[in-house]
Amino acid sequence: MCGIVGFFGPDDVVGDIVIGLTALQHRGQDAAGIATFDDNFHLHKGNGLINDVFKPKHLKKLKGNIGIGHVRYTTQGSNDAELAQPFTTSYPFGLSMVHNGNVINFRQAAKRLHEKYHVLPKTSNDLELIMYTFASELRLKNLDALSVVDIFDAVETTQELVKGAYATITVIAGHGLLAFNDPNGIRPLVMGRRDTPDGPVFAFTSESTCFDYLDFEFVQDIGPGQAVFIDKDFNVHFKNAYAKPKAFCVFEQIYFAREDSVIHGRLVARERVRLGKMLARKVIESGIEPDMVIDVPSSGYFAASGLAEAIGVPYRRALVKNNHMGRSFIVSSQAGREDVVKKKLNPIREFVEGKKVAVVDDSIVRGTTSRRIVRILREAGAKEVYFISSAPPIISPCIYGIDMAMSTELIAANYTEEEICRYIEADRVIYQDLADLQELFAADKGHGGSCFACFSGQYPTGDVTKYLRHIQEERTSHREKKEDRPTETSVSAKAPAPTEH
Ligand SMILES: O=P(O)(O)OC[C@H]1O[C@H](OP(=O)(O)OP(=O)(O)O)[C@H](O)[C@@H]1O
Ligand SMILES: NC(=O)CC[C@H](N)C(=O)O
Ligand SMILES: [Mg+2]
Repeated sequence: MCGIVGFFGPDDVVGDIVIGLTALQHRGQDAAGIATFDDNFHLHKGNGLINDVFKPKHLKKLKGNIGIGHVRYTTQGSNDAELAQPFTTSYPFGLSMVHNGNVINFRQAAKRLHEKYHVLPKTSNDLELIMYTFASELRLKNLDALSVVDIFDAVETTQELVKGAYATITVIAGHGLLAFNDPNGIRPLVMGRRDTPDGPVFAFTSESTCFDYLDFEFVQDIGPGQAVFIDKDFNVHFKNAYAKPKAFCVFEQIYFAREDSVIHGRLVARERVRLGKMLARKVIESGIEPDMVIDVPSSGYFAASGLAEAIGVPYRRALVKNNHMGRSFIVSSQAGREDVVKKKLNPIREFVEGKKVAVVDDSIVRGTTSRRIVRILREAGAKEVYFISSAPPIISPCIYGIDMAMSTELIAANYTEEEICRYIEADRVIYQDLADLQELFAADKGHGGSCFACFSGQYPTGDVTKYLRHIQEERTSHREKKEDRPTETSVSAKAPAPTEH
C-alpha cells in the first residue's frame, strides 16, 4: 500500500504536503517523494521515512502552489530510490504523477506503450504504465486548446487499458490538478477543501485523517472510475463514476487505513469495534473462558475492545509497543519482518501471569506476529493463550497493492486452523467468519460494494489466473536470486510446517 497526497492553492503547498504525508506514513515506509511546480517541476525523493528523506534544505527548494507527494510500500519492481514516486514526464505540458495500487496487466500495458505509443518506460514501477498511457492519450488531443473533456477522455481510455487498482493524482503543468481512480475504486482517495482569504486550497489524499491535521473540510470520496480536475482558475470538474461495480478493499477497513479515517462514509475505528463484537458469537461457541482480552498493538485495539465489551470480559492493554518500530507487515523481507516483530512488542508480566488470555489481532497473514506474541505471553506466565483474528483466514494473494502476492506465503492458504494453532503454539485460534464480514460490508449497507478477494479468491477485475502465476514465478525467482531463503520460523517462501507443541 502507499499513501498519496496532492494540493493546489494560492500559496506554496509543500508544508501541507509534508503534514499530509506524515499522517499517511503507516501506508508506506520504503520511500517518500514530493514534486511541486512553479515555473518548473521541483522533485525530491529517496528511500526512508518522511523525516529521513526531507530535510529543511530540500523543502526550501520545493516551491510552487501545486504539488503531489507519496509514501511508498513497494509492490512492483525493487525498493531502489529510482523507483520512488512521483514520476514526471515533460511531454505533453509536463506531468507529474503518484499512485497507490498495483497494475495487473503490466506486460500487456508495457507492450502497448512500446508498440502503439513508442514509449519505453524507464523503470519497472507500474506508475509509469499509468502515466505514459495517460500522457500518450493526451498527446492525441489538440494541445493548443486542451479542454476538460479532452483530459477526461484520456483518463477514460487509460482506465480501459490499464487493469488493476490505482488511485492517482497528477499535476498537469500550467493546467491544474487531476485525480482519478480505477474502474472498481479499489483503493481509497478523498477530496478536501480549505478556504483562505486568498482563495480555496484543494486537496486529494488517500485518507481523510490528513484533513483533520490540516483543517480541511472533507468534500467527497473519489468513487470507482471517477475523476476530478481542478483547473487553473480553481474551478472543479467531475467525471462520473464508471459503470463497473464498486469493489473497495475491505482490508483497508480491517488493517491498513488509520482508525481516525472515514472511508466511504464509514469511520474505520467504528468498523473495527463492530468486527470485534461480531467475534463474540464464535468465542462463546468455542467454549473458551478467557480472564481478559488484550490487543496486539497497533491495529488490534478496536476489535479487542469490541470483543471484550460483547463478551463481558475485562480488556487490558498488556502488550506494550515500542513506538520507534514501524509496521512489520510492510517490511519487504521475512528476516526484516521477524526483526521488527521481535523488537516491537513486550508483554506486561504482572497483567498476564496465571491468566487465560484472549489476544485479538486484526489479521494473521504469514503468522510472524501471532507466533511471536503467543510465545512471549507464555514466557510472561500466561496460563492459556487464545489467538483471535478479526479478519477471516487470508487464503488468496492480494494483487491490488497489498504485499501478500504469493499464496505460498499465506499461512491460511496452506494449513488448517488446527495446524495454524499448533504452529503459532496457541491453545485456540479463532477467525472471523467470511459470511459475517460480507454481511457487515454488504453493498446495501451504504458501503456500495467491497473487494473480499484475499478471503474469498473472487477477484473483481475478472480472471487473474495468469497474473497470479506470473507473480508467483517472478517472486520465487527473485527470492532465489537474493537467497532470501526461509529461516526456521519463516513463512515467506513456503508456509511453515506446523509442529506439535
Ligand atoms: O501474520 P503476519 O504476517 O505477522 O501479519 C499480520 C500482522 O501484521 C500487521 O501488523 P504490523 O506490525 O504490520 O502493523 P501494526 O503495528 O499497525 O499492527 C497486522 O496488524 C498483524 O499484526
Ligand atoms: N502499494 C502501492 O500502492 C505501491 C504502488 C506501486 N505499485 C509501487 O510499487 O510503487
Ligand atoms: Mg499488527
